[in-house]
Amino acid sequence: MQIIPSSMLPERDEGALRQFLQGCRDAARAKGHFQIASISLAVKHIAPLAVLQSIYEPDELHCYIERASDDEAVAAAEAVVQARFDGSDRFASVKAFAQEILEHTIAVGDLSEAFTGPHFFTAFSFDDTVSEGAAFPAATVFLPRWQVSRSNGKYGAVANLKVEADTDIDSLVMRVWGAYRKFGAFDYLPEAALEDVAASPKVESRRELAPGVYPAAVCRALEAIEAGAYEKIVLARGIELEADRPWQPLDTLNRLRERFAGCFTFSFAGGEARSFIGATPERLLQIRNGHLLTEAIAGSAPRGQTAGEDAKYARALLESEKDLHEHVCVRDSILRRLERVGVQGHAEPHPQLLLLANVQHLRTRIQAEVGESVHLLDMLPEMHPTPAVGGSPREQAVPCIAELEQMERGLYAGVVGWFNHLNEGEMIVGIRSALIEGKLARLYAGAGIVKGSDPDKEMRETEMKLRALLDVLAQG
Ligand SMILES: C=C(O[C@H]1C=CC=C(C(=O)O)[C@@H]1O)C(=O)O
Repeated sequence: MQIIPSSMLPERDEGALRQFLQGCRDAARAKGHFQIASISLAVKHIAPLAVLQSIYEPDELHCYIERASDDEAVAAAEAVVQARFDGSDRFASVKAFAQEILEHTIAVGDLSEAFTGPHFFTAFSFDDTVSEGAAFPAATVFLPRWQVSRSNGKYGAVANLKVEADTDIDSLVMRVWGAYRKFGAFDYLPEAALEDVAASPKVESRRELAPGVYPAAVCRALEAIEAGAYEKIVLARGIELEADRPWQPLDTLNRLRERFAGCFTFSFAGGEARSFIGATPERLLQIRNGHLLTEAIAGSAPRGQTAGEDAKYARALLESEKDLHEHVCVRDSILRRLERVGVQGHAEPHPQLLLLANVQHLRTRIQAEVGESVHLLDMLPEMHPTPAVGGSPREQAVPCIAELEQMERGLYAGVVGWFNHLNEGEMIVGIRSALIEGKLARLYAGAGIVKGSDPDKEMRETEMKLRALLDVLAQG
């Protein structure tokens, strides 16, 4: 990627912008290949979710990720370039696609801040391959036409444009100018939107995606564990809700980020009027400045109604042999898999409590230094799926999941995130999530099964996890 220092494009200098885009067109002509012009600008204030909501188009791709407690949010939409892949080399294919695009990218702006320069947004289903007609492919990646972000009190906007040998530079300048004006003073609530406030959807029906399957699947898994087939397996169930009118996924996200400020609230849309949304507590991988963060989250208990009840559940969780075993299994697997890609992870000595609005978990944070030596996308096939959503040993447990659950997971327990040219990125695990399509919402939740698990308790645990979305979806 070629980087043009910010002084070459002083803010809001139309002449410099035209010159920059003409340079991109010259490069497209000389190389016989389109160029991506990536323009990064600091803006005074921008609210990524509100921007996404006001310019949302159902047939456009988008990705939104926010963790309110970190004061960080990014929204990106409308693909300039995109690709879909299937099969076990899908992570490598996404990496190759992005590298090829970066070879033809010219970036301008002050690229020292977070979320500047071109960022690729991506979603991977739980399984390497998906069935025909699945809601999302096994891998989707796109470079957005626009991206807005908030990070530690700073706000930014990025425009990515495709410049071809015959591109009309004047109309491109007008477009970028229009976008600058729009993002510089964003009109969040135009009159039309105010008139358009619809009543919130009401649930008309609820059905289990695989009726009667879950408790029996847990029993079968316990038998397999007893027989030594594997040590741990995560089994999920799904429910489908039909509403009296189309769901409003972006309104739901607003409520999710309020209720689960410590979680990653996210939405990924593939451009086919469907979105995959949720508020996940689980980070699969973050790399910033060569520093890697990941975590083991496994072992769950309810939240209490009073401080005393809450503490009682917390202590029982911290002392539960079954939950500690489930947890250690995840932690050790992550450490082993990092080692396989040459990364030495350092885990906190003891699991800590992670308190969410509806449930509490055991969490162990893991850190490592990676430098530039290993590409984030080369780590994903090792890291995904961790035994927090798959099982252990992976090779024995994961192939049994689909047959036991009798449903397709799709993006549930898959990976959603972004990465950039600096080998930085954030990948989160798509749990506590729902697939939204018109009036239908499919919600998923799973629980780790180890020796000593009780089918009724696991059923209650999944119900408790489903509540995260159930409670906010239809709330007006
Ligand atoms: C698979 C899910 O949760 C995982 C993450 C945290 C704790 C879990 C547990 O205690 O079972 C699960 O492994 C889900 O919420 O769908």
